[in-house]
Amino acid sequence: MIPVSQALDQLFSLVSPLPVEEVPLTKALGRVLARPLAARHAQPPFDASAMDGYALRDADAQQGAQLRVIGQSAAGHPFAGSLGAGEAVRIFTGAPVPQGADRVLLQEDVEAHGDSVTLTGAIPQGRHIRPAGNDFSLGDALEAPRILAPADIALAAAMGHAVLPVIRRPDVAILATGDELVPPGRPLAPGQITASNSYGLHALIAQAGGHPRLLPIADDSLEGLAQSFALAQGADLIVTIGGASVGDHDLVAQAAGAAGVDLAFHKVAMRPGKPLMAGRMQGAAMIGLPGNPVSAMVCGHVFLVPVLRAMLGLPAAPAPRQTMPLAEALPANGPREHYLRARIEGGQVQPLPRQDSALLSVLAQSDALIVQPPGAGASAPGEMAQVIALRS
Ligand SMILES: Nc1nc2c(c(=O)[nH]1)N[C@H]1C(S)=C(S)[C@@H](COP(=O)(O)OP(=O)(O)OC[C@H]3O[C@@H](n4cnc5c(N)ncnc54)[C@H](O)[C@@H]3O)O[C@H]1N2
Ligand code: MOO
Repeated sequence: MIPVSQALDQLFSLVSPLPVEEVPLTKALGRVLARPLAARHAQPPFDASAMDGYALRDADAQQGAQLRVIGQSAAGHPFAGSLGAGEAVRIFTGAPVPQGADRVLLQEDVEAHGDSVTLTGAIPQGRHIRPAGNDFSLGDALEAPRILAPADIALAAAMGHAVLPVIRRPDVAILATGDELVPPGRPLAPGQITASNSYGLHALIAQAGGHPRLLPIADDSLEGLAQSFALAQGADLIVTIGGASVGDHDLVAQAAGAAGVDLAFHKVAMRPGKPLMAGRMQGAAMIGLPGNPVSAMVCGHVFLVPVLRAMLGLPAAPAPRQTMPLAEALPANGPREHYLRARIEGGQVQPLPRQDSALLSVLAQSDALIVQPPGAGASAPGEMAQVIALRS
């Protein structure tokens, strides 16, 4: 058994960032920007009015002054000339401020009559002009790598980019194995159970930016597994579920060996998740997850998501942890790092009473994992614990 941190480091060394592809802005949400984007122009590209009103010179900005209106500037239709003493230009929000003008007065603060205006209101401090480059200048960068959020996409568009360079989504083949497994929705014959892990992991992989695909369930035979591994051809990452332990029907390591796997490790000092294995095969990284549903999902959070992030060019780092006071006592831990299903309530973290790694109902009630280091002594209520958030 190797420690969790060592297993994660070995996993990171099995993968590298995937190539870059270009996607239109409308397909960019949640993708990882591969390199910094430089603004193709300043925003705004010209001094722009922030209000509907009149552009004029500072020297003419006197309460009671009467100015001649010599034209107008609307968004998309700039005033071509230049503004002189005693003159004003009718202007609208977003329109270029004419040459010679220093400020914009709101139309509520003037009285218009024919082609002149009287400045009736008090003259305010604000000029109501957004100078060219107020938002960003030519060449300013949207930094990478980053997961593109709606605000990033708006900024990239404003910077003049119609397509964005993003890292290709990792293609992840999910391979569940077990003679007892049937797909959800099918009636159960004696001894059968519903395959659930594939779907939880499918969701987790998609949420992390991967492109998951479910392979047919493999039976507990070397031939069945060999056929499934063949279907995984072309994947960037192959994730198996179940058959990872030591029983007579736990054949994944053997079948992966027959398919040419170069195993980096098998067995990790963690609870749940001990039978985890990883290596490289068929030009892809391979992670063999334990079959117990909560073990598979915990390993998904602790290993799979960080590995997908590294493949997406994001920093290779463990799942983020925070510290939080325990709502109740914890007994001493054994030699494996313990990931306890828990709830965060009132700024404290509450371990759930049942920790069997087969209980998906408990996992669904959890929003956090408490991480108890190997060999940790008992903890009292209020003591600080390390916590991984499960829901964002
Ligand atoms: N003698 C030992 N027995 C076991 C050990 C051990 O060290 N020595 N380790 C235990 C631990 S820890 C775990 S975790 C399990 C996991 O073993 P496997 O990876 O071989 O998993 P399976 O035996 O195939 O399945 C375990 C359990 O999970 C169910 N399962 C499997 N796949 C799915 C799926 N896709 N969806 C839903 N449920 C699934 C399966 O029916 C079993 O009930 O081994 C312990 N044993
Ligand atoms: O470690 Mo197993 O993963 O107990 O459930």
